[in-house]
Amino acid sequence: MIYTEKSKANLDTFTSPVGIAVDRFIAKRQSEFPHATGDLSQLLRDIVIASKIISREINRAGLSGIEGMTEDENIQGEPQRMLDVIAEYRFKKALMNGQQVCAILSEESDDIIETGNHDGKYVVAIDPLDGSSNVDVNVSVGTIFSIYKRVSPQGEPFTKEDFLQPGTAQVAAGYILYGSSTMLVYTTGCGVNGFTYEPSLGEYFLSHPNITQPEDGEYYSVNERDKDEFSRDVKTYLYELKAKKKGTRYVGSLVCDFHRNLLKGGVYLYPATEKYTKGKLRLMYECHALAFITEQAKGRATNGDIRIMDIKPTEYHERTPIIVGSKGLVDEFEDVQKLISFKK
Ligand SMILES: O=P(O)(O)OC[C@H]1O[C@](O)(COP(=O)(O)O)[C@@H](O)[C@@H]1O
Ligand SMILES: [Mg+2]
Ligand SMILES: [Mg+2]
Repeated sequence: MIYTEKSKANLDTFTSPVGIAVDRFIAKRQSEFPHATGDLSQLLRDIVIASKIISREINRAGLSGIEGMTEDENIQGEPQRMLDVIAEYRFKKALMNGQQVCAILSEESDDIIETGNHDGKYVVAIDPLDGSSNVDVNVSVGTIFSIYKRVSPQGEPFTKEDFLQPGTAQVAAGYILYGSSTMLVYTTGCGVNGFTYEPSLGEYFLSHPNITQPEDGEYYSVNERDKDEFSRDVKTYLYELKAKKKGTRYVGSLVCDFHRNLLKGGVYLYPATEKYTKGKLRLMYECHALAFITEQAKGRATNGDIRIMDIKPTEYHERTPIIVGSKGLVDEFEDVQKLISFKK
């Protein structure tokens, strides 16, 4: 067991020492809930298994020729990359074999994927490969997932209502970052923990216990390509951030930008633009999950009007504007809005 100064100091604040394997961590957390059945734990393990395979595929993508495009487009009209399809296939297989999930909503499939497990208690919404435009250039990419308890009776086919639930109904959410190291970060509503993958041992170990997002940060992440199209609120807010000498960091992989801001402080924005009148990012398999994580880490997430977690979707692949990150920086956006509406 590796005890750093930090973990020695915080020994009494968290129940699991740095370095505990993710399987043990999941089991320990489950044991803290006397009525837990183990189904959610098993589902989390299924996601962990698939992510290990994808991490290997991504690491050697340049050698195995699985970089590059397919001839297909997804429902968003975006060209599908080989790795988008492979990542979806791996998660689908793992969740089907795991038998905890009755249906899957994926960015890469127009319709809901039925797993055939009618007894499955959960549904999963997943962005199998986030930031896929960065795969070919060896920049970090990710996977984002949200887990909901179904509202329809077990034993029967899933219903639309099983998916169209507000973010507050999530039982767990997380992401995997395939970067200089592969990391899993997730929450089940009791704080946020990060695990680093050790490929030679084939295991994730707790490396970032009880993540808390700093109240403020030095960076903001936004694609300024469309800045002339942003609303007055957003333009004024960006002007304020620049005036305060905040720097920009924009990788173009949401998981990557989000992760940096989660650990170091900062804010990520994808506002509405002329092309994306409702923002580009998808509510159910990008924004709900990251909003749950950021709130559990004391950050905030809004669509500019309401809390992302309170939005109840009406469509599977619906988009939303998003401003997510350090509490102080999101509060500042709302202060700008109040000022503008006051001046009107
Ligand atoms: O190129 P843009 O318009 O800035 O968009 C980049 C954003 O789009 C995304 O790539 C969308 O996600 P996918 O790659 O999963 O489609 C985000 O990861 C990223 O933050
Ligand atoms: Mg994405
Ligand atoms: Mg994607």
